[in-house]
Amino acid sequence: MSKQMSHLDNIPSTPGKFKMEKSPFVHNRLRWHSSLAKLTFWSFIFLGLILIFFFRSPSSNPLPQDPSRRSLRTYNWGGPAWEKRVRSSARVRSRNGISVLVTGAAGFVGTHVSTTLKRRGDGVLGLDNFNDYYDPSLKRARQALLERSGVFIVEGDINDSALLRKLFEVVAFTHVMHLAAQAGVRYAMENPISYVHSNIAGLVSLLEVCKSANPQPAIVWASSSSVYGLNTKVPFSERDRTDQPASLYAATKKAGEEIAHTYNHIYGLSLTGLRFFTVYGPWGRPDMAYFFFTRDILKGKSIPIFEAANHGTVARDFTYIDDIVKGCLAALDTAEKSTGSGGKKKGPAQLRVYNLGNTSPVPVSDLVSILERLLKVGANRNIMKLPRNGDVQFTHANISLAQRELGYKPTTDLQTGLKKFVRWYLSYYSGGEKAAG
Ligand SMILES: O=C(O)[C@H]1O[C@H](OP(=O)(O)OP(=O)(O)OC[C@H]2O[C@@H](n3ccc(=O)[nH]c3=O)[C@H](O)[C@@H]2O)[C@H](O)[C@@H](O)[C@H]1O
Repeated sequence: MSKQMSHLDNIPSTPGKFKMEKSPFVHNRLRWHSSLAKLTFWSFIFLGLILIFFFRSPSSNPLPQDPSRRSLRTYNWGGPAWEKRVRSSARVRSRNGISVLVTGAAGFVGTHVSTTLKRRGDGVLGLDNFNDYYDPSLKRARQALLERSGVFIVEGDINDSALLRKLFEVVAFTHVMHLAAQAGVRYAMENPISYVHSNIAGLVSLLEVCKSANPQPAIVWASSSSVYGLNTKVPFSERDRTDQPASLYAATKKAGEEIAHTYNHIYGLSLTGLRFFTVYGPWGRPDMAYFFFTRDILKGKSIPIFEAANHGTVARDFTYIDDIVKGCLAALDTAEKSTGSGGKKKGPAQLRVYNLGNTSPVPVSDLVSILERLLKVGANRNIMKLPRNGDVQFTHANISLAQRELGYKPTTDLQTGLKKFVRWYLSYYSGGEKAAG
């Protein structure tokens, strides 16, 4: 028996029990009771610590079924200092300004939209899970850029409802610019679940919180030109059929449009979907062709250029980021208020979908020629048959609806836009150490 044990055993719990200690049986019982009391005491302490941990720092459990690409991460958020940063970032600094929650703020479009909103005096709070679909250091660099312009990015997942609810508790957002998504057409065959997780479950999680918020925000979100799928009628108009998606990515974006209809119908949420057409520009996504073509041309690596059957041209309606940003801001500015409150619809609300394209498709081989001229390096072209992995042969936006209702008017052609991209690319990667993806 240890010294400590005998000492503890001799301490009476109540004065009345002390006398009975002489019987060995009673002595043993007392020891047993004492051990039990200690065990109970420490169990309570342990349980208490667990509870404190959970209540003080709520965290998400992102991507439980998606360990192949992303690490299972938890995000710490909450606390007075954190709330202060959230409030300050979302504070409106101009007359008639809006307060916007931008999801996917460390993404390509998210970064550009956030800085532009902030510059004109709107309140902007970012949300991003910094996943590693592509080089997270690029996302961190965008985050640093945003911080310099006064935009705080909360680290967290759109599937974390507790976090979303907390954000709406701290700030009465007037608008949500929902850009967080699993992008990329071809990657959907590698990691299909990540598309369902972000583009469907994540969207529903966000809309659930928005519908219960009081006031409900108006939501503008990123759909995709890929919803036109196998549609052959050009240019693509919002009235054309979108029930033949060619990739799971497209199918999840199309599902998003239907989900938007539901939340508009049941809860009176004001919802605007923007069908982006192959957006490119500085701070872009390294998984996109113009970006990795640039990298590989500079490295002297061969680049796969897809062509359709019978040497058919593959073309895209490449749209420059600044034009897209103007479209996003116009959508926010023309969005009507949601009509519901606290989860109840009070009347019909706005539901819109717009094409945001450039309206001048360019063959992928021409894109490569422009890059060759700008980089002053010849490309090592590897012409390949368009793989059956979700790519469509061409895209071409009819933008008359966006023109009419949003005043949307793209002004940057591919040559001019790529020039700006290449200038950014060379300066960003000039250190060499950051060689993309
Ligand atoms: O508008 C959209 O909604 C989508 O736009 C973008 O998809 P895409 O238009 O497919 O862009 P991107 O991959 O850059 O391929 C460009 C072209 O290069 C061709 N391409 C591609 C790869 C390759 O190795 N070779 C090739 O020729 C390829 O066949 C294509 O013709 C976004 O990634 C997507 O997230 C979504 O937002």
